[in-house]
Amino acid sequence: MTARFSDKYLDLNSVKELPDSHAWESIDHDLPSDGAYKLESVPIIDLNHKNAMELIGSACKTWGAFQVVNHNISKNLLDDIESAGKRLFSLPMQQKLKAARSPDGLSGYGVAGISSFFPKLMWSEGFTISGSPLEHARRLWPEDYHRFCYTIQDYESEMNKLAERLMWLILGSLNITKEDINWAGSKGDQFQAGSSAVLQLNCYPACPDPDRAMGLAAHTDSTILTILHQSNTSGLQVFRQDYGWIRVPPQPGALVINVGDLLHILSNGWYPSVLHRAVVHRTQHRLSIAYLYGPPSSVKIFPIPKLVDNFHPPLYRAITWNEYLGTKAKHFDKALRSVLVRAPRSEFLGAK
Ligand SMILES: O=C(O)CCC(=O)C(=O)O
Ligand SMILES: [Fe+2]
Repeated sequence: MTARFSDKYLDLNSVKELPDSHAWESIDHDLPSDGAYKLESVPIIDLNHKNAMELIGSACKTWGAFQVVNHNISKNLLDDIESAGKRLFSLPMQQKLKAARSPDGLSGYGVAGISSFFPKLMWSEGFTISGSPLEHARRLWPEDYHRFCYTIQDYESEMNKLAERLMWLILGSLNITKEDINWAGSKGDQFQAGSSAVLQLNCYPACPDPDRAMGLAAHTDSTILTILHQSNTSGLQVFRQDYGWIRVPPQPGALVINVGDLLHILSNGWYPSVLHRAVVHRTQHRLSIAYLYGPPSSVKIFPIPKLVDNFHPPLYRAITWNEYLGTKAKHFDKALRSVLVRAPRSEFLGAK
């Protein structure tokens, strides 16, 4: 379904009543009772903790997500990227549209990429950066585009280091080392040179009717892992089987890490990608910055051989990041299933 241009680019900050184009039916807003909520949200893991690797492994298996502190990303840089996002989204709509995402493009300003799978629009606006932001930044701030570009560059470079460190901690918790992955190479820098990433800035304006609006609908990320910085307003929720939707409250200075679909494939299903969504607020706006980390574009991702044996045959076929993005764009929440070559573990073990 294609949304009308005027609905798609509605200035959400000036709307006093939720328009029909953005009014969702029957959103499950029930959270587990307070007791259960207090008992559990995703763990907050100190990267300096001596058992950080084990704690991360257990979080990936149980939640597919966790928060990290002592991650070495400076508060200044987190403040800078948040200000850059605010500066961008507070531009007049006419200005933002100068950097609109083209119909077949990935980069630029627009509604959430997954919007086409839903009958209603989401209460959010996004800006996607894949490759250099220079061209778009020039259109947004003809006189002063360098500042934005420098911040993005610094942020992406620091995020790349953290993402790589986290990936090896996560894989390390499955006993996987650099020798076990040919595209990572024992030189280490081979992967660094080719690894790719996309930066997604999300803005969720305050909403006149938050119970009937959806900030970002439930999805899993098509990444190896995602590093999410959220401003100090809650909104992110993760889905836990047997519990339902659980809030991931902002914790000053902490970053949220999501297991993405490609890590799900690499780990042969041991670490499931996390289903998550963002809800909106009546009086507060919210900003999030997602660093979407993936492998070099030519690399085929498949279950790591060390995690495959007679009892654990490979569950997924080999696929590059680009191919997977294409599959996701076509099948959305059925994408991972469409790469499946065997029934998931529990069913498989139960089968004769
Ligand atoms: O805003 C959030 O908390 C979630 C953002 C997100 O899931 C995404 O950009 O993929
Ligand atoms: Fe996401």
